[in-house]
Amino acid sequence: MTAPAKIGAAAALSQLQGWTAADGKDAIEKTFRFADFNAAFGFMTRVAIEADKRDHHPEWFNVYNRVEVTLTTHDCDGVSERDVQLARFMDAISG
Ligand SMILES: C[C@H](O)[C@H](O)[C@H]1CNC2=NC(N)=NC(=O)C2=N1
Repeated sequence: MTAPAKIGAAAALSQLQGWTAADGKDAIEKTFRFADFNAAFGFMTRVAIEADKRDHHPEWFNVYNRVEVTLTTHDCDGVSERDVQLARFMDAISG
């Protein structure tokens, strides 16, 4: 598979809401909060299945009802449309 084009965090953020640029690397971040651990882990499970189908995986950190997500594309060493698409999926199922 060819490497995706790097668009950079700024271009990605202009298409998304609630996401911010990471410090020190070309990546986008968002913290999702849920009612409890069950809801947070349900979100992570749905994202994990979709991410594996897309072969595009998040970096994330979970404590109880909070999920901190970082998206970047290793294949182009920065943010690509793949990150925008996965961010959109997360936003769509997080509400
Ligand atoms: C070999 C495999 O297809 C690649 O390493 C995939 C896997 N998951 C990935 N996930 C992310 N976030 N970026 C990638 O470039 C990436 N590449």
